[in-house]
Amino acid sequence: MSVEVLLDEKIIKERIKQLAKEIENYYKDKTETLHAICVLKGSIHFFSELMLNLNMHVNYSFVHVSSYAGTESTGRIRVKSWVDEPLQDKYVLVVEDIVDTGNTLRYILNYLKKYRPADLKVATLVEKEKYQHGIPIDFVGFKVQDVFLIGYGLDYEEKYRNLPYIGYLKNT
Ligand SMILES: O=P(O)(O)OC[C@H]1O[C@H](OP(=O)(O)OP(=O)(O)O)[C@H](O)[C@@H]1O
Ligand SMILES: Nc1nc2[nH]cnc2c(=O)[nH]1
Repeated sequence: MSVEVLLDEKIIKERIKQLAKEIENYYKDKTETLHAICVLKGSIHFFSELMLNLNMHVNYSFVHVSSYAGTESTGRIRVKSWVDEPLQDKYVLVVEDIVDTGNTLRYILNYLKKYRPADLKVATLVEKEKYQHGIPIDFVGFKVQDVFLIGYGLDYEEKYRNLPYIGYLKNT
């Protein structure tokens, strides 16, 4: 197996800089601190790089949810840890690494809405093109073809998260 690079480190970092500008622009008239929620584990690198590029006050929260076995969604979302601060009337940004079937994001948003935030937005580094999941995603880094991705936080059986680029496995 070899890794075929789809998005290299430079392209990823440039796009994240642009996304940070789009996000700053959206929140520019809001006086409240932004509550950014990192969806672990996959979002770790995207979240970190995005936050380092955001020129505004941000409060960090982390949730840990998982639903994949190998390359397939089990359709069952397992919550391993959840936000523990009040989000009512807050400006909340969910930060995902990838939206694929949309199951994970739908689950997270449904729960977060119950906290009655003032505003609830989503940023994802990658969105798979194939699905019509119907969830509005406010800030999208890249739309990609339907191939199982690894790297930059994305794993295959817990490996490859620490690759500095995004790619896919190829039989050689
Ligand atoms: O749109 P979906 O089909 O639901 O897929 C997206 C989710 O899949 C991955 O999480 P995973 O369950 O692999 O957990 P991990 O982040 O800990 O790797 C990824 O980080 C997203 O949260
Ligand atoms: N690693 C990885 N996790 C995912 N979760 C949903 N889609 C993907 C994918 O393409 N790669």
